[in-house]
Amino acid sequence: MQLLRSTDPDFAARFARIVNDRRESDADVSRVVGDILARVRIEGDGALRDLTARFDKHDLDNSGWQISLKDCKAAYKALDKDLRKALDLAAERIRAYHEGQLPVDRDHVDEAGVRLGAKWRAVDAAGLYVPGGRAAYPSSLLMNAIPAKVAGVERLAVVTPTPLGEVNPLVLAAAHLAGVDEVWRVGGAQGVAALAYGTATIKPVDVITGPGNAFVAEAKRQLFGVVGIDMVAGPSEILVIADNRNDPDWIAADLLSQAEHDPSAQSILITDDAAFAAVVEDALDVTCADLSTNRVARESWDDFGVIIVVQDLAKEAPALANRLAAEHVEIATDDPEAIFAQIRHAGSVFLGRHTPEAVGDYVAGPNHVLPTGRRARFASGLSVLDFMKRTSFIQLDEAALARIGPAAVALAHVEGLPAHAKSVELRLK
Ligand SMILES: NC(=O)c1ccc[n+]([C@@H]2O[C@H](COP(=O)([O-])OP(=O)(O)OC[C@H]3O[C@@H](n4cnc5c(N)ncnc54)[C@H](O)[C@@H]3O)[C@@H](O)[C@H]2O)c1
Ligand SMILES: N[C@H](CO)Cc1c[nH]c[nH+]1
Ligand SMILES: [Zn+2]
Repeated sequence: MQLLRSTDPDFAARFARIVNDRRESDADVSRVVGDILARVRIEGDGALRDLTARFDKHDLDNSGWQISLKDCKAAYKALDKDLRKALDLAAERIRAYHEGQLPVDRDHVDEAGVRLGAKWRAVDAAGLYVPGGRAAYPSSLLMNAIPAKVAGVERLAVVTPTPLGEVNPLVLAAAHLAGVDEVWRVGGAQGVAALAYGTATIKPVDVITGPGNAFVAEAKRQLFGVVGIDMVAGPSEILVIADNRNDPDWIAADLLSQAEHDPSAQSILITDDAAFAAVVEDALDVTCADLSTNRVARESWDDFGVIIVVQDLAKEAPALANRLAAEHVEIATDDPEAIFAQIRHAGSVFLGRHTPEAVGDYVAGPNHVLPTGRRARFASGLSVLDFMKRTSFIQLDEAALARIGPAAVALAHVEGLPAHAKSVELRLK
């Protein structure tokens, strides 16, 4: 963990190093992923069989390539009552929030008499990546599949790794609840490649969405263009902005909640009290030791954890947060709005002392698939729009063409494109 004070003479340089440390664009990860994508494109199912045996330690021909919808339904029915209620609540709240994102078509006639508009249509097939290497992610299944359903996508194909061939019943139950069409037991970069290129067994899709580790995120990044993607959602990040009126145990737990996802996750605390920072650090050590995820969380905190002590939270924290453009930003102060108003770049913001980020991971409603690696500067969380595209349309009658056609003719001539000019001119006569 690194401790920085904004008054230190070398603060600007050290903070810049943290900002510029693009952990997900690691050259080794990029090369490994490039090789995996090439293998799947050339060898298809053979590469999936081989890479699944290597990384997930099971033989797809024995364990089965696909999980049946019947098994998904059975898993949902067999759920413990309270767990089923929790999953149902999460699904309802996610659906309600995403229904509000459905776009409206445009169709109007302007003052020149030209009919203009745009129609939104869903993609035909979506590939949903549900992580499963270190933990199982039924919540990510819901976060991917529900917006796709709301958008009206016809075919929803899930890929998810099943380490040692073991499936997580809650992931299957979530697949049933969300109404996905296919669940494939392949993960990692090879799972993403299978969805993009297609193989003899897995049909290709039009858009791939979902979160994953550095290999999954890099695979999506490299395949953008072959397929559409939502954005690059890699190892989790949290930035907590907290004054000293917080319970240090709460803040320590918040920092650990994202550290426990992945050794390359990143948790950062900005506070205006050095003594409070020290107490949080101690609390984090104590809490971390008791977690079943201790090893991963410890590694993440030791390697990527940061505490920044500033003089004035409201004045300094927003600028630092905007440079970090973190996936999650928690503002644990009495007046979070004062800081929130100045936050320009963040995947999702959690306001006040009673809004732990983890509530957004599961049940709040907005999507938890969010841009990482400072990509919140230009990208947003997964939404219904990621499963849709817009087709514009234009309609003119003779009078409307007479109004605006001559300008098109003039522009076509100066571009040196006479056939363009002619196709308009002929109609003007
Ligand atoms: N940004 C978001 O919105 C968001 C949301 C949820 C989870 N996450 C992140 O998703 C990730 C889940 O990671 P996970 O590992 O548990 O599951 P995962 O499914 O993302 O990755 C597991 C797969 O990674 C591949 N892999 C592992 N080591 C490899 C190597 N050395 N070379 C090539 N491939 C390798 C394997 O194929 C394995 O099956 C975490 O980083 C978590 O923080 C992000
Ligand atoms: N925090 C993750 C996004 O970075 C999402 C998640 C799913 N389950 C638990 N957490
Ligand atoms: Zn989480």
